[in-house]
Amino acid sequence: MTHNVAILGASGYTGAELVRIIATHPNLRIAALSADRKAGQAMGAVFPHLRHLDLPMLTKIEDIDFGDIELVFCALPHGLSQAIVRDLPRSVKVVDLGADFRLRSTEDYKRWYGLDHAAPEMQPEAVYGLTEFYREPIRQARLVAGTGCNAATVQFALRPLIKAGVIDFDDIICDLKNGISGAGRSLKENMLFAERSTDVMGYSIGGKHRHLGELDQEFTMIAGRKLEIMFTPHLVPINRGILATCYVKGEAEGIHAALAKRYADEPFLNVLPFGEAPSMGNVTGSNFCHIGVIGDRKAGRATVIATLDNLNKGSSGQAVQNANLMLGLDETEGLMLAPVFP
Ligand SMILES: NC(=O)C1=CN([C@@H]2O[C@H](COP(=O)(O)OP(=O)(O)OC[C@H]3O[C@@H](n4cnc5c(N)ncnc54)[C@H](OP(=O)(O)O)[C@@H]3O)[C@@H](O)[C@H]2O)C=CC1
Ligand SMILES: CC(=O)N[C@@H](CCC(=O)OP(=O)(O)O)C(=O)O
Repeated sequence: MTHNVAILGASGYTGAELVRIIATHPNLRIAALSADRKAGQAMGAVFPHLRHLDLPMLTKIEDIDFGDIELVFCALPHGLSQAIVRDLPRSVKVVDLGADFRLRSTEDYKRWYGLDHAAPEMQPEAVYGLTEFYREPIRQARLVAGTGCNAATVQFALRPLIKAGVIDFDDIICDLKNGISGAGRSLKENMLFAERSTDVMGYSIGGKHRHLGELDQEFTMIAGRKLEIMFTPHLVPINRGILATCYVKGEAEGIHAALAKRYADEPFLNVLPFGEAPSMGNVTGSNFCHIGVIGDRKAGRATVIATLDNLNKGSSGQAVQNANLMLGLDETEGLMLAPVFP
């Protein structure tokens, strides 16, 4: 059976990645694509790597007829999708890739994003889109909130360890590297090649990154008490990819066993043999996440490393995985393509 989908924000990085994935999906058909500045252009003109595809023109959102659309992927900037999602027909299912519905409380949203929420009544309805941990609610959901890409990577490394209680909750330090495409395609002066191509810098240091809102929300829920990790992201000169290095206190082999057990049946989450370190380059362009555990020279300490592609498993791949569940399809449909290498 074919399901008609629309992609709002198709002229951005995650929108283009959605099109790339859906192009070979056996059950999804792209019925509409929206853009803002690029409205009126052909997708293949904006993204020549997609020019072989027969796709609808990019139009303004207000020109889309949602009558025959079953599911909308919303790949719009923060703060924009809440009012748009609120006004869509209730018959349309929504996967939002942005941050507007990730936090369950209006106060938390205001604290981390500095905005009053335009659709607070919809916040409780939204299901957090970390597929491997919210699979059953996602199947039933009308609205799924895609996770932050950094937040997904950190959670894949740590959630089973917090749940199993095999690490010290008060001593978790996470250092993360991520690529430039995480900042989106709109021109930003500090993202220019001359400034980024040979530089590395940390940002939102000191517990200020907005993904801590969702990490606090999720980890506190699992731990059953307030849990606030230390977290610093760094921008590195690569196109795509996230690698989170988490320093934890606990017995390293037990930590590896807890992750291996939890992810044994997960098609996209691969726990490497004990002592092996994952590499970002081994997941590029795919919906896979690799996780490694390495013991420390000092007993009782371990390093847990998780890596994924921010534009795929960190956003658009996750979005298609969730859409598959919402539409009653096989979760892996359209997503089993191997990573690009080298
Ligand atoms: N990049 C990433 O790695 C990740 C991104 N996300 C989230 O996904 C969402 C999209 O991100 P990304 O693809 O990187 O963003 P981009 O900046 O690359 O793309 C944004 C898209 O939104 C459109 N748009 C911008 N302003 C408006 C407006 N006022 N009205 C209608 N459409 C508008 C743009 O159209 P046009 O270009 O034509 O103006 C473009 O299609 C964001 O919420 C982001 O936080 C989530 C996880 C990872
Ligand atoms: C390089 C860069 O700026 N990365 C972004 C995260 C990517 C992302 O898109 O996450 P959201 O959906 O929450 O925006 C950051 O760390 O803020």
